[in-house]
Amino acid sequence: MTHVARIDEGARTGARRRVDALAKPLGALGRLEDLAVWLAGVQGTSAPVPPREVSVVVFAGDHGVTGDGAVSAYPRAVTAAMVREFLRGGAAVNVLAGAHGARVRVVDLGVDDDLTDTPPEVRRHKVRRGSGAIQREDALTVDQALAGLAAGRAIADEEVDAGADLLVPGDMGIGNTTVAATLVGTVLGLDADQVVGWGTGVDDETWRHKRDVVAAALERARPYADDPVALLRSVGSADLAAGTGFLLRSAERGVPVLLDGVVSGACALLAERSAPGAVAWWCAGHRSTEPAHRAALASLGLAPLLDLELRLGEASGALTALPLLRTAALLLAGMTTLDSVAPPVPEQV
Ligand SMILES: O=C(O)c1ccc[n+]([C@@H]2O[C@H](COP(=O)([O-])O)[C@@H](O)[C@H]2O)c1
Ligand SMILES: Cc1cc2nc[nH]c2cc1C
Repeated sequence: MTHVARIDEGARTGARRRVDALAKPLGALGRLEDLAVWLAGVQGTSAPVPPREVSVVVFAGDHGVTGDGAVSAYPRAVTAAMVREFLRGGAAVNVLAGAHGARVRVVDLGVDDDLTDTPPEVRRHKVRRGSGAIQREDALTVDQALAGLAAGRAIADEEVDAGADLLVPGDMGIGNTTVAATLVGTVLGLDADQVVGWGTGVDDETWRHKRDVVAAALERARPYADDPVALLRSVGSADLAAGTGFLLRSAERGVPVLLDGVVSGACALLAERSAPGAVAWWCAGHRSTEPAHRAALASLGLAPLLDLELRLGEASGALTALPLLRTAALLLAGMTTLDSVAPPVPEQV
């Protein structure tokens, strides 16, 4: 059972009042105004501060769905190679985190490589190597799905206990857009054509195969549409289970999250289904080119901050949006009020 923390409605009301009183026409800062009010609600103060301790967690795993004919433009071995690169510091997530003052943690939940050359910390939460081929078999056992969820919760706790005031989930895993599309399609009752995208940039023939794979996986998953744990077992993966647990724990601990692309969108959909109201703690950093991401955000009622046609994952969209969140807080804190600079607006006749 997840007990979702309450958003501070008083803080939201106070922030909205302050936003409306600032030295600008009413509503002129557009969605930055809503963002400042959201921050107030999740920080529990009508005077929110820019998030300072931003913790990015990249959940990594491989997917058995890549085994029977390509569903991705890249081979499975890229997952482990990118995990090593995240640790070396040359990936997009490293550059963006460095630019915007965020800490990056990489966690292997299911990479198909023992990664024994990486620090034990990276492998501490490993559930298994790879996952089942979801078009014909379960991705995980129930115990593995539960272990992934528990790992995500534990990781959120570790980050929050270390002082994080904003959590950012990222993902790395060749084939994971096939899994995310299947989860979103199942939960929302959509067909494969409506959720399958181009992922890393597949060609048309690979797209058609990917669509058939998702259609078969959707068939297997339909009976579990209302059961997030069974969904993760049948068509999920350990890394997506961990992403889901991470989001559930954020809502329990009352710590805000800046979501990234289609994988964190799929996890958010599952987490919201298992803990209605949790979505109040999450902000959509961006919308990727994946149709399943669009569908997930629409269903969650989340308007993305950015729509830059990104399709990288690894928290890159969320981190690109991070300065907007800080900007919103700075405007609210730093601007003076209209009544201090101008006489009261005359009554309209
Ligand atoms: O974030 C997204 O929406 C997104 C869209 C397309 C691709 N990706 C990334 O690319 C990988 C999955 O793509 P694919 O084609 O192998 O399923 C995985 O590592 C994701 O992080 C991510
Ligand atoms: C190179 C590469 C980097 C990535 N980062 C996240 N997903 C990725 C997929 C590929 C293929």
